Amino acid sequence: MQQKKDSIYSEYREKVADFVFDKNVVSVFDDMIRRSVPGYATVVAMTKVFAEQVAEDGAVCYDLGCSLGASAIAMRRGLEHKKGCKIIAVDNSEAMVSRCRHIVEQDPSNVKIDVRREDILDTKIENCSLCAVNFTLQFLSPENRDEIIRRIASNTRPGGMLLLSEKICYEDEQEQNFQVKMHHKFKSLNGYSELEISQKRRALENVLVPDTTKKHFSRLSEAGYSQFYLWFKCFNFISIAAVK
Ligand SMILES: Nc1ncnc2c1ncn2[C@@H]1O[C@H](C[S@+](CC[C@H]([NH3+])C(=O)[O-])CC(=O)[O-])[C@@H](O)[C@H]1O
Ligand SMILES: O=C(O)C(=O)Cc1ccccc1
Repeated sequence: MQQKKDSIYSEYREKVADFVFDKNVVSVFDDMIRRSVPGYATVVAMTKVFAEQVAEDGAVCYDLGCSLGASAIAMRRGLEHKKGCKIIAVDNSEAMVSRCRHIVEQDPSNVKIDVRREDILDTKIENCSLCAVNFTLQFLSPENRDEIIRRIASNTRPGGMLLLSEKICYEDEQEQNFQVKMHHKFKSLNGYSELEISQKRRALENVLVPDTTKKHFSRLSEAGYSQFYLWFKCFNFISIAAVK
């Protein structure tokens, strides 16, 4: 995938603007997310396992906030032996979607991936077997988070699944400080300087506002999921598998 190294926040900035998924971010995105999100590669790779487990012939699956299509491509691997499945991959960043389409085309497979540029709030979800929302809900407003989870749940087949991966926060201040400190150490050992870490933190301040795990569970319960399991956790990042 991407080879270019992320050095977006390496130079001192007088003012740090809000984080956006523009052309500059897209050009380094794969490197950025791997060096910034502990467990990212594992979470993405496991999408294949969930897809193999829940999808039947003709399944319709979704990757909402697909970025460069990493989760959709992993999902595709899990659908390879089933007949007539398709994946709808959605992102609202034009730069992401155009690069994503190119990457998907370079990955030959009999499983169709339809890459759409739209807001996930406008995506029509129908007859869903598996929906991946990997590190994307965190960028929506609280009301929109409730709305999209409700919409996914009510259009998911019985036995269908939502894979929800997120950066989280903790109610307990001591634990919050500990987990954030470990996340920063992870980034620093992955080659980010203190300046890069602090400038990106400022850029994300008003853009990525994490919920607690408890909040995610209550939202999933209210939306109608009968089971939800924390299947992955590393510092302040989690992934939940929710079954309808
Ligand atoms: N309202 C929205 N509608 C559509 N897209 C959106 C919206 N808000 C944000 N995005 C998109 O959500 C993606 C979040 S990245 C997902 C990684 C991917 N899932 C992966 O498995 O590699 C995670 C991160 O960067 O931390 C970006 O591409 C945004 O353009
Ligand atoms: O870098 C961070 O601190 C994050 O929370 C993860 C991230 C990764 C890629 C884009 C935005 C946020």
